[in-house]
Amino acid sequence: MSTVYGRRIKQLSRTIQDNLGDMTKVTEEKLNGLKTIQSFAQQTKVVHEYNQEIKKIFNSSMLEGKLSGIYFSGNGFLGNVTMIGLLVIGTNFIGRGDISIGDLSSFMMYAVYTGSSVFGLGNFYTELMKGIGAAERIFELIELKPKITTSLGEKVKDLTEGDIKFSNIRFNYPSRSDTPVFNNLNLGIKRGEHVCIVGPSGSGKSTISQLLLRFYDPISGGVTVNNHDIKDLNLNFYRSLIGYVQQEPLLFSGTIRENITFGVKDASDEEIAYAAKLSNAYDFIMEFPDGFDTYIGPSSTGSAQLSGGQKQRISLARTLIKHPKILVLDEATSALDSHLEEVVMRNLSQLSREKTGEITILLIAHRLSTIKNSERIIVLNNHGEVVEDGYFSVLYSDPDIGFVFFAAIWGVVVYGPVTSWVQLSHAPAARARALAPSGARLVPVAGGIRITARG
Ligand SMILES: Nc1ncnc2c1ncn2[C@@H]1O[C@H](COP(=O)(O)OP(=O)(O)OP(=O)(O)O)[C@@H](O)[C@H]1O
Repeated sequence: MSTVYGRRIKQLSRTIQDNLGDMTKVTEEKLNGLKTIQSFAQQTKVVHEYNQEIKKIFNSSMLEGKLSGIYFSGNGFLGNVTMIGLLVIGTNFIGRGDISIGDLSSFMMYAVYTGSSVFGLGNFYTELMKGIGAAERIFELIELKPKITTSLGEKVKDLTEGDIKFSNIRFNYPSRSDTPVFNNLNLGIKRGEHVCIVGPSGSGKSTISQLLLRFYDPISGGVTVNNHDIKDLNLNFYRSLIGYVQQEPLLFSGTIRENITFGVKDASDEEIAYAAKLSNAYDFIMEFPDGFDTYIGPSSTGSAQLSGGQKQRISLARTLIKHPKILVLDEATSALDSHLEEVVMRNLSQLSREKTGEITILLIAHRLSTIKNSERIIVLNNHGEVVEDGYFSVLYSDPDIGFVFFAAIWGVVVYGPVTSWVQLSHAPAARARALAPSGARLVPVAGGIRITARG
């Protein structure tokens, strides 16, 4: 009986911990999305969802309370009934002259002590089971071994003195094992190249950067840098050589200076200013009365006191100050207007020229203004296959390839409320179809194919 009760209490304690975890998750998510919730006027729905989570905790705690109540009151009742029984039997014995009053009194004293100790043990058992239930989850988490370890492996000195290669990559995300992103991706990026990857949304552009940073391992095939398989490298060391900027920059609460120097120790004012100028952030920072010491709120709650484009530029400066050997920008300037973006892209091209062979730049982009400053363009299609790969000037001027190239660019550029069409002359229909985004209409016309899409 006690074992069954103990098992149930342990189970409930675990459920309460799980429910608490769910509630924390919901709270964090909803607080972070406060503005979105308000903009959709969905506060009532969200409060209801939150209440549901609270109710789950309430119900399991209530059940635990009831079980404990039944167990303890049952124990207490049994103890008292036993004492009364003993008194009745003892009084009978005294009446018959079998024992004295002193004998009964001392027996009762021993019985009370023993009974309360056993009762105390039951209490201890209950608390122990509750503790085990709650701790089980924690031990499970502690025992989890990451598939990718960051501190083991080689620290290869000449790592960035060679090319980057993606060889025969087959990959799907762990949560979508039936949806492959790449079936056989082969891609080489030469040391010091300035490459741009374009392609329709969902074609796997960002996944290439995730694989390069080894956030995931491919199912088969491998990524090598200067012929070193990145699986053999010390990840912390390897990642310290890479500068990675995402579309959604995460700034930390603190000053602009603290944010820019996040990844470096002892950066001088000149270095900070240089990085800010490269990312075209210097001018707007200097317009603030406190300059680099301007405080910005936490961006995790969406309240950083900066615009999206300003956040992106600070995030870029934070990466550039590290002097990365490989710079990966995943739509990192998408929030800038085309003029500001053009300046940033020109600065990066100049940096690439000044540091010939010392910095490899990999851009992921949608806009022509970002793309045209790159030397080499790689175009992916919807199936994660490389369908065009060449130098911008060649792709741009070749009537055959240029045409398909434009189709690809068009496919990824036309997103917004624009109704657009591109007329392709000399483009083989199969290639145009491979590159056109889903939902587009391909209409054969004299001299080529016309692609139309409604925004
Ligand atoms: N964390 C993830 N878990 C599961 N699937 C994912 C994950 N991230 C991306 N995917 C899927 O992988 C595919 C490729 O995504 P990826 O982000 O690389 O595309 P993309 O070309 O960068 O798209 P976009 O231009 O819209 O940013 C998509 O089908 C996407 O749904």
